[in-house]
Amino acid sequence: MGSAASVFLDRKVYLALMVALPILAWLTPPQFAIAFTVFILWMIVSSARLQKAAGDDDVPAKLAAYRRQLFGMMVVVAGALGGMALVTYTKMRGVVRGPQVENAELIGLYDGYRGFRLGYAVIITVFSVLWGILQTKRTLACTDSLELTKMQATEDMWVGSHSKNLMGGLVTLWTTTLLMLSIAPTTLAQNLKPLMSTLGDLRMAAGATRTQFLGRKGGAVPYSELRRQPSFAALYHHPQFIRLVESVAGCTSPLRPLPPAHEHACSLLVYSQEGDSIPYHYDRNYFQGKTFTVLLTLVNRDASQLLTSANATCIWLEGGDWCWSTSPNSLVVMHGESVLHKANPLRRRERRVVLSLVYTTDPNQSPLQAARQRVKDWSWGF
Ligand SMILES: O=C(O)CCC(=O)C(=O)O
Ligand SMILES: [Fe+2]
Repeated sequence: MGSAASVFLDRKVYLALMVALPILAWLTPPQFAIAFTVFILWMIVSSARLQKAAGDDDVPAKLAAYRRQLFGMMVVVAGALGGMALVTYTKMRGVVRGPQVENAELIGLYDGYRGFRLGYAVIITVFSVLWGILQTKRTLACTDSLELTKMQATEDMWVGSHSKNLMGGLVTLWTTTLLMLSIAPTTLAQNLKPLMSTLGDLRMAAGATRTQFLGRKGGAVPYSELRRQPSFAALYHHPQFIRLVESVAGCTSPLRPLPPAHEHACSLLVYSQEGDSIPYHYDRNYFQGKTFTVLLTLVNRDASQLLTSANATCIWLEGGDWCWSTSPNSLVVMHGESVLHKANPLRRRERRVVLSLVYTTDPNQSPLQAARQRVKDWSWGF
């Protein structure tokens, strides 16, 4: 085992990689970190087995150990990729339209990570499959030559080939990760990061007024209370944010925030107890202009803290539910009076906090609209 290449059979290398994992976990969505962890843990276990076989003089036993590891690696990589693809697919279900397509006026969804996740899964799969085919061919050729010349076979030969194989795999994983991170689209979180980071203090969500009315169950913090923390109103009025909403909504006239007297203008929706949800409904328009509901999800986690809650935003379209899991920082822009929509029931130990913003092209109200709005405020406990 004197070969320099055999460093890749050394458990210390994998332990060092384990140290790198928290950084990876911070850089990437959790499912990638899980896939990498499984991959590296498996490498640690299997390289220990391989080291044991390497000390053995029995060449066929070594070859068998080597083949097992090669096969196992393929299974682990395929499993990890399959798992990632499954999570990505589950999150993607129903996300088929963007601002450019037919329902642009009705609903737009901006989630910077969405394209990134899919692109990552596709690129890494293509790279890994191509690399897997190439390396498997090479290593099988090496194995054949070992079988033909059993006695001349040196450990360095197959350890070297195997190490190249593993090293190629790790380099492929890391370079594609870095490549994808460097070309990841500018996300909402990045664009508005300074503002978003000031929204971190969600302590006031704990004081949300809880109500149960016409099937709606959950908590809310009205604008009059939310204004005590200026960052929420700052985001609500931020020109760059409003431009983003206009572009997602496909709105030709400028959108305007509502005057501060409107409690629903900028409020927090707090889904914190099992069953918290809003059944199918249309948002009523209380203004003269065209009005949009904007949902910026701030917190969304399931019981494991790894994935999003069951409290997805769904719309009724073409005879079925179309749901968005709304990961943190995702933005739903909706023409709520023409889109039938709901929020699915929250499960136990889950939590979702949404900043709900209302923009309109004309905030004037008729007396009837003003009266109806007072009834809505009352039903929400505002
Ligand atoms: O929280 C959601 O996803 C939906 C909220 C909603 O529809 C509303 O507040 O009117
Ligand atoms: Fe709604």
